[in-house]
Amino acid sequence: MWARLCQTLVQPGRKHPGGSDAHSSEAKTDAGVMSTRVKICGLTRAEDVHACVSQGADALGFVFYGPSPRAVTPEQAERLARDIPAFVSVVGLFVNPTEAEVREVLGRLPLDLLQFHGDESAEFCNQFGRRWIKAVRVRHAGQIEQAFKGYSRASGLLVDAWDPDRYGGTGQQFNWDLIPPERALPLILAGGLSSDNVAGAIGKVRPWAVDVSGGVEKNKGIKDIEKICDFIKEVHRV
Ligand SMILES: O=C(O)c1ccccc1N[C@@H]1O[C@H](COP(=O)(O)O)[C@@H](O)[C@H]1O
Repeated sequence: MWARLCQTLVQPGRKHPGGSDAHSSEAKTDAGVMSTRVKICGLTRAEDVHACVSQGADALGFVFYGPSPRAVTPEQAERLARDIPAFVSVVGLFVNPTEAEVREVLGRLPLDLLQFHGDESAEFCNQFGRRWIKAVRVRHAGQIEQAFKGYSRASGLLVDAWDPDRYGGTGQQFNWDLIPPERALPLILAGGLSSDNVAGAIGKVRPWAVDVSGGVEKNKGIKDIEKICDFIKEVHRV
C-alpha cells in the first residue's frame, strides 16, 4: 500500500539521491518536494505543546511508561492534548503495556496514533482499532527488514538505538548504515537527534519522519523551547 502510494508520487524515471525512489522522504510530486515530518516526543508542559504547534510540528508524543522521566498520567495528557489543534497528530507511547492500560488511556483522550516501543507482537498492536507504529531498537543487520515483514500492518516503522538497560529516549544514535534503502513502510528515524545532526540524518537516511525527545531538552525530562524551535526549523530548512 505504502509502496504503491509512493510509486504514484514519484515522477517516472526520476532517481533520488541517497535512497530508494519510492520510500524516501524525497519522493516528489508535480507540486514539489514532500518535506520530512517531525514528531516531538515526551511532552509534559503546556508551554512546550504550544511551542511545538506554533513551529509546525506534525505530531506530539505523550509517554505512558512509568519509568520514563517524561511519563504523564492519562489525566495530564488529556489536559495537554486539549490545546492541540486539528491536523496535528496526538501520539501515545507505550512500552509493553497491558491491553487494559492502553484502553484506559484511549478512554481518556483521543489518540490519533499508538507508538509501541517495547516487545509487543503485531497482534497486540493491532487490536485497538487505532493506527499504530512500531519501534525497533536496532542492534544488528537484518533486524529492520525482518520488522518490515513482521509488522506489515503498522503505519510506520520507527528505528531507534538499542540500549541494554532502557527501551528508548536514551539520546543515543545508532549505526544508520544498518537502515536499508528499500522500505516497505514509512521509516521514522529516532535516537540521539538534535538540531545539530538532524540535517545530516535526513540527508543520509531520507526518512519519512524524524522523532526527537532528549535532543530538545535542557535536562532530563524537561523540554527547552528554544531547542524545540531550532529542531523544527532545521527539519523544515532541509
Ligand atoms: O522518551 C522516553 O523516555 C522513552 C522511554 C521509553 C521508550 C521510548 C522513549 N522515547 C522515544 O525514544 C526515541 C528516541 O529518543 P531520544 O531522542 O534519543 O531521546 C524517540 O522515539 C522517543 O519517542
